[in-house]
Amino acid sequence: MTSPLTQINLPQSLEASRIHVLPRAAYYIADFISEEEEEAILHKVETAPKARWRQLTHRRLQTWPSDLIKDTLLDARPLPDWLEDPVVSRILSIPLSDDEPNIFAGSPHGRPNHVLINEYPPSTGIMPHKDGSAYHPVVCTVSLGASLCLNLYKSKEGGDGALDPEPVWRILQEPRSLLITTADLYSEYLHGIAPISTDVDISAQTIANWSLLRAPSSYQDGLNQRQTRTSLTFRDVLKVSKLGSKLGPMFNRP
Ligand SMILES: O=C(O)CCC(=O)C(=O)O
Ligand SMILES: [Fe+2]
Repeated sequence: MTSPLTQINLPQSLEASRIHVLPRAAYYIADFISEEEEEAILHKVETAPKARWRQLTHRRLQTWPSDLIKDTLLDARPLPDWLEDPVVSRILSIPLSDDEPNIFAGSPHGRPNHVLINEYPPSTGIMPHKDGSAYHPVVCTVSLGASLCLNLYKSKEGGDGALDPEPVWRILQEPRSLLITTADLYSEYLHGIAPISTDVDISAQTIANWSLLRAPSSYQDGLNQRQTRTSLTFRDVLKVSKLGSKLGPMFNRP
């Protein structure tokens, strides 16, 4: 997977891909991986051992290298090659700005050590939530297969935990794109995906990353008909179990 048939032109720095209408900070790169790489990763996801999948009511997911227990990554093995390359290596190759290192330079392990893979058939989503304190506050999401809108919400003032039901912003995630959210956007806002079959009212006025999209002309009718979309979220889990690497093969998942 190291030499894509399609040439990928990454931005000189993440700053060039920043979503300016959002609070600090989010970055969107529409063409982060090639179609061949997308296909190869989807094949790996689909052919993973059955025991890798966890089935929720509407959605299923895989965790690599393992689940977290009490906010701790139990399996200290590195990510498999097909998750490291091209995605992690490419993320680490982009400086934050002309004179700053990459987005994981300040994280405990200097790179993502955990990947969550979520599969969303049409009409499925994920409830608004925050990702919490188990992770360094940088989330890198690669989208595969199809587009959908990620909604961002602000918790209501007053601390009663209630949520304003209307999203404050929407980010359209195209297949093969990379979205990075960090800092205030990670800690102060919630994110979710509506369980709908069509994203509506899509336009330059309503989509935060409109100017960074690969194909804004695909949404001239304002609609995005959902198809199955798979996402890979790369994060650095702060705590990694020292035991995990010593427990042996019985403990390790396939
Ligand atoms: O699939 C996505 O883009 C979001 C997934 C997510 O929010 C999560 O796994 O915490
Ligand atoms: Fe999340």
